[in-house]
Amino acid sequence: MYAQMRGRSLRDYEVAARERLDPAHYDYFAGGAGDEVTVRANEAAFGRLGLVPRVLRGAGKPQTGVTLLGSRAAAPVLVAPTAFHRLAHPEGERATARAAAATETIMIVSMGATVAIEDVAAAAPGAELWFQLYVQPDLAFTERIVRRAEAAGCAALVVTADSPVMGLRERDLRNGFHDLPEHLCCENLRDGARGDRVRPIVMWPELSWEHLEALRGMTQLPIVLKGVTHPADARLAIGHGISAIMVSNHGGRQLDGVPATIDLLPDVVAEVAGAVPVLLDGGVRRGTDVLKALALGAAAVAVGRPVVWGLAADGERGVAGVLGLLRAEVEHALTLCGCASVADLDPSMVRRPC
Ligand SMILES: Cc1cc2nc3c(=O)[nH]c(=O)nc-3n(C[C@H](O)[C@H](O)[C@H](O)COP(=O)(O)O)c2cc1C
Ligand SMILES: O=C(O)C(=O)c1ccccc1
Repeated sequence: MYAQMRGRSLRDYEVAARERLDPAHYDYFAGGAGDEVTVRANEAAFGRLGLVPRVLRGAGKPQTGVTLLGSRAAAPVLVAPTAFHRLAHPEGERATARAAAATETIMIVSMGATVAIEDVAAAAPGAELWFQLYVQPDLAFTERIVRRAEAAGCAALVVTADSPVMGLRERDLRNGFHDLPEHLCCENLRDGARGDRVRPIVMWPELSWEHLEALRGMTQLPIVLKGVTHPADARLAIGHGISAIMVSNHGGRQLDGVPATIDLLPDVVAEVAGAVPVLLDGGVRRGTDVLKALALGAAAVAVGRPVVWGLAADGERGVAGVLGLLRAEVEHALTLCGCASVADLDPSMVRRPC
């Protein structure tokens, strides 16, 4: 039905996805914790910021590309790690990774992927993959997963810090959605050869900086810490050898009431003071949102739900549509702001209120 789907904006993909998805699965992807105050805040806060363009700078057609931890990307927009892609489309993470490769986008593959990291990498030669990790209390098991991600060619580990327990998602409780259907599972949690048992993902409230040190000793890969919101934690992360910080409130799915990430960003950027790149996710839906985050000091942003909507709407083509649209919007907005590249953005070009 949507074989020829080409959305004009990311919103079109959400509408198409909602028509296609089982309502309980739509709710799982769209929803958040508690009253979903934070889910709404992430998007709304971008709307309250104005962009103040510069003129007559003769900038020409802008370059949108960036390099992050040694990985090249055509645009400063990454695929955020989201679980369960085969709930959205039968090809699942394979389709997402092919679209990421086709659009030269870094994809952060979720530990909760429904395709094993080896199979994601094999399906999308040339894709720049990073691997998201929930550090498991069984550190030997954690190390085995790290080895698999390394062997599959992942260029960085993204450790999620905002999930000492799972957020309370009332839509899922109402819908009785708490597990994948029988034919799907989190393939990265298979311990050992195919056919072995699949462990549940453990959210671990005892996780501390000490375990991050242990992880640091396990691998040479750069480690990105995802889910930092407090500037003091950004400082601690740098002290613990973290290579990049991702300001994230998990798309409002963990602690409800956390402020919008774009409002938290400036204090984190000030504390980090250029020591490591700062990334951001949450509520990015337009190229102009990307410019606002970069002007306020982010090196790049990531998108979660929009990728899932593209996948549900039209598989690989839908994800490529979403990522291509965002890149085109970034390029257009940079031109309108008189910027030759993202390096020309600075905080003087963002004002509140809009
Ligand atoms: C359906 C869904 C699943 C997610 N799964 C994960 C996950 O497995 N690991 C993780 O670190 N974050 C996960 N997240 C959070 C995203 O990485 C990201 O922080 C968030 O989606 C960004 O907000 P956005 O959806 O508004 O772009 C998930 C988010 C969604 C919507
Ligand atoms: O849904 C999520 O937000 C999430 O992070 C997750 C990750 C793995 C399994 C289930 C949920």
